[in-house]
Amino acid sequence: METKNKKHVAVCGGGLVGAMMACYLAKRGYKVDIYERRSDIRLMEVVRGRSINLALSCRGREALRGVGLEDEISKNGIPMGARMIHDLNGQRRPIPYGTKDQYIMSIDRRLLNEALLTAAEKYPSVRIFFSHKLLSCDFEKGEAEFCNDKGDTLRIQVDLIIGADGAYSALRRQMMKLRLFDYEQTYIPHGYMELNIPPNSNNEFAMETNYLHIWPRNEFMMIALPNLDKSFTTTLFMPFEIFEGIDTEEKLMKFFEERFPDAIKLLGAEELKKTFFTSKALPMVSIKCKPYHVGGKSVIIGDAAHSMVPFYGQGMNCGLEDCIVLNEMLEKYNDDLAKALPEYTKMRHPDATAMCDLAMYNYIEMRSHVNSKLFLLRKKVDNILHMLFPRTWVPLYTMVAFTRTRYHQCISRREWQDKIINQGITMSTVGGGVGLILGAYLLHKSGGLSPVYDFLEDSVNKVQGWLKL
Ligand SMILES: Cc1cc2nc3c(=O)[nH]c(=O)nc-3n(C[C@H](O)[C@H](O)[C@H](O)COP(=O)(O)OP(=O)(O)OC[C@H]3O[C@@H](n4cnc5c(N)ncnc54)[C@H](O)[C@@H]3O)c2cc1C
Ligand SMILES: Cc1cnn(-c2ccc(OCc3ccccc3)c(C(=O)O)c2)c1-c1ccc(Cl)c(F)c1
Repeated sequence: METKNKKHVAVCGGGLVGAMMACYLAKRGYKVDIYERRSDIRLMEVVRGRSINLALSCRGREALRGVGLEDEISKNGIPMGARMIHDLNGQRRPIPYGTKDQYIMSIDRRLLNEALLTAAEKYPSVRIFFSHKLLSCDFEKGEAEFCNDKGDTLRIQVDLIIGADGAYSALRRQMMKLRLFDYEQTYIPHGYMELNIPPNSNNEFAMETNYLHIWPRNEFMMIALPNLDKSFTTTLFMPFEIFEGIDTEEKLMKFFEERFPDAIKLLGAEELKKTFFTSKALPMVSIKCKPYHVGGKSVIIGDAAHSMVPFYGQGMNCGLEDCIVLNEMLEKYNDDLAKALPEYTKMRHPDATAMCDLAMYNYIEMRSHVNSKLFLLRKKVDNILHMLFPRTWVPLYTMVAFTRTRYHQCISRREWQDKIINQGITMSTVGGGVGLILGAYLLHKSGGLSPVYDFLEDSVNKVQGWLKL
């Protein structure tokens, strides 16, 4: 593609979204210079960072497809066709995501980032400047200033400055100086820590492979995603104050024996102790801002524009989908940035903020209401209703992870579904008054809630059996 009449773009940030956007722009014939603060991760022994693996779903896969990378990335991904719910007594229950072609993929973050950088670099019009950190920019002049690892500064002038520099974006900080720029951020009281479930003594996966393993314990949650080396990257989410309160090995073991007894053997007690006391629980922040653009001169994408808590596994998928949408706007307005960028904000802001809200909603929902029994029940009811009314009842997670339904439309459908459920519950409450009295009787007789759940779950299982779910 000729680059003579095309734009010269600086992409700040060579992470997942910046490298992906560089591919889309190079495909359009743009001259693209990526400025990445870190050194080339492809040359590094160890890459420190956030999650080691990530769940890739439909939106991210479609972005990869758009630059011809889906097959290459998918062949190194591990499909997860169901959640595997671990309950307190160590029982594991699978709940399929849907049909056999509805699966999310566990992808190695470093592998994905390296593949995207290498793909971008293959375009003759792309250059990557590693160890170059964005310091400031002048939106009017289209100028940006970087410093390299020797402390030298570099000033450039381009047609477009794209900020793909993550949740703590320097480019967004520059935008925050401008009038009419809205910004909000929320740190949640939970932190996360990554643990590791190694292969078993036969060098096989220690748990069922093609599953997203979830230990829902209300305010404590843990998940595990499989890796190609037959380990599972396991993420423990819990309040910082609980992390800080576990300051001895005895307290750590007591905590796991009470909350995640089946995980002790999988993690290995000694390895668990070693990792727990040599790692730091990391923060999670939700960031929303508007607009994403400055005139026809600059735009922010990915976590720089919308950072979300990771309780829906959509942050990267959303950022990669940003690249599809921005590319569509450039196509629609024939690369007229003064038109394409404002339209990008108009199109993308409602969806990205909806996903931030949904991720936060899910965090609050799971933290307060969701233990393994309720997780199972809700997902089974979802699957039964979808089986019965496939076109009207699409589980929210299905819409988010397995379709490109605009995120804000997923939310409006959820509200409609909640209304239906609540009306259903209201109606059945009239008839179900008897059920309540029966439930209270069961409670009284058994002294516990579980018979009611078991009764509910048995009924749901029976319906599932009839529907061959
Ligand atoms: C625990 C956890 C689990 C997650 N799990 C999932 C998941 O399962 N699925 C999912 O879709 N998402 C997940 N996410 C979210 C996902 O990690 C992010 O949404 C994604 O990494 C955003 O990509 P990005 O390129 O916008 O930002 P980043 O990945 O943060 O990349 C930003 C890049 O910019 C560079 N940079 C920063 N500042 C500068 C500067 N001043 N100048 C130049 N370069 C700079 C950085 O070095 C980095 O390379 C998870 C996040 C966390 C924390
Ligand atoms: C990494 C990743 C990829 N997808 N998901 C995910 C998220 C939410 C889900 O359900 C919402 C819900 C469950 C139960 C009740 C209400 C809503 C489901 C599901 O349905 O399987 C899967 C995660 C994830 C990330 C962090 C935690 Cl803590 C977690 F549990 C899972």
